Amino acid sequence: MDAAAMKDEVARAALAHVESGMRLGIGTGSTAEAFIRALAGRVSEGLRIVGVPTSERSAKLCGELGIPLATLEDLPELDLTIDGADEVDARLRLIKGGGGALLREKIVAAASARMLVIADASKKVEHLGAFPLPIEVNGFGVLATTLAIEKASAMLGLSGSIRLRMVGDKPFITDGGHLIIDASFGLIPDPEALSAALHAIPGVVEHGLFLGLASSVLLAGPEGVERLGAA
Ligand SMILES: O=C(CO)[C@H](O)[C@H](O)COP(=O)(O)O
Repeated sequence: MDAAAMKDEVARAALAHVESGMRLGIGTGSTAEAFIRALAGRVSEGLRIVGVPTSERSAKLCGELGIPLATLEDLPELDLTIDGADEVDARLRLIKGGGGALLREKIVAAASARMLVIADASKKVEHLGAFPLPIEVNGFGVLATTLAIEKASAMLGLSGSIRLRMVGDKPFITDGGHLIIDASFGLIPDPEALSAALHAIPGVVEHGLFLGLASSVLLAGPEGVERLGAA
């Protein structure tokens, strides 16, 4: 089974967790987009849900496919968020933000009673950190913030390249108007300590460590869909 087929399979499996009447957080990325397409099929058959998208990109796709949408202002409490991830460990800790939507993804996940993560099995890791950690930062003083990230991570014994995310010759700009720094620390022995250290830096808006947010994970592999965590 190729990667696209695995994304479709896990997206279909996620539909079993969606019930009529739900207020649904809708993630960002290629796996989340496979879910949006599968969800649109159910909506066209009569499933009643309202979605709160985590990015302009997902909002656009949902709109094109006829999925009813609301904002988090309209619906500040959600039943379930379904989103992808760049890495997941056995404790359901995640790295997210490969698509640059981590801030809205985290706000929406935190506003949800449950977060269901969908991914292919290659995203399951023993230790987080092989995927560069995305850190969303304010554009003001980005060099000072980068230095502060270097110092804070060095205190935790972490080092590696810390780069501003670019699109061609221009910085990548998030939906919130911020920048992304991708930090290739390598394996992160204590994600909670790194999270706290990053949150203490004024220029850091948010980071891609999702700790204690995911309630369950569906992973598609050659043998089918495996579930980690509660139903
Ligand atoms: O966090 C994300 C976007 O900010 C995505 O969920 C993550 O990058 C996974 O994407 P994909 O499903 O395309 O592998």
